[in-house]
Amino acid sequence: MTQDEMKRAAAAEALKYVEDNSIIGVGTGSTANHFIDLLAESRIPLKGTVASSVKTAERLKSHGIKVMELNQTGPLDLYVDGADESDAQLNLIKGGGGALTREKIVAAASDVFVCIADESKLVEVMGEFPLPVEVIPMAQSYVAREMIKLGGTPDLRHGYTTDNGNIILDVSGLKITNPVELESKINQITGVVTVGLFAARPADVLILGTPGGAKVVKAS
Ligand SMILES: O=C[C@H](O)[C@H](O)[C@H](O)COP(=O)(O)O
Repeated sequence: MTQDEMKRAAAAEALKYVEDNSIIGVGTGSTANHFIDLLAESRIPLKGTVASSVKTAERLKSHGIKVMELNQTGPLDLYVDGADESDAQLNLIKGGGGALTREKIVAAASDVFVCIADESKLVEVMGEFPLPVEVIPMAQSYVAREMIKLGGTPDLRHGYTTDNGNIILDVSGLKITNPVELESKINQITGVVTVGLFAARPADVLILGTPGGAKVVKAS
């Protein structure tokens, strides 16, 4: 099975969590794209969806799936999204596709967060994948210096602007042994909009695509 087929297998398994006539949040990225396509094929009746990015909203609409504003919906029943890394407690690094801020908002507003990924995303200690941090543009240098103090090496994502008009610093070299503490520390740096660590609100379920099919992982 290719990595892409494993992503699709995880996305297919996530359909089991979608209830008829619910409102669900939909994430961003190649794995979430498989979920969107399979959701459309499934013809599960929905009240609507909330998208975590402009790209996701466009893909949902291209399938004729209703997209709503989060301010119109109240709490969401379910959020389905991919990740760049997960540890065994289902803390995540997200934001490789730049959608971390809206993803974190939609995840926070959802009752259940199902994360879908291929098996390579499950790691012992997070940090091999550079941690994305969305930053207000004028704070770029200040936040970069603060990241160095935390032991990281920040790199500007060149030529990239988020859906919210901000920049992204990708911070490498961090060994994330205490994700809750690090998320809180980075959140407190002035100029940081969002850090792509999802530890205060980790996933509830992780579905991993493996060569043998989809495997459901609960936090250990
Ligand atoms: O901003 C993007 C998201 O956090 C994605 O969920 C993450 O980058 C994983 O993407 P993919 O499913 O393409 O591996």
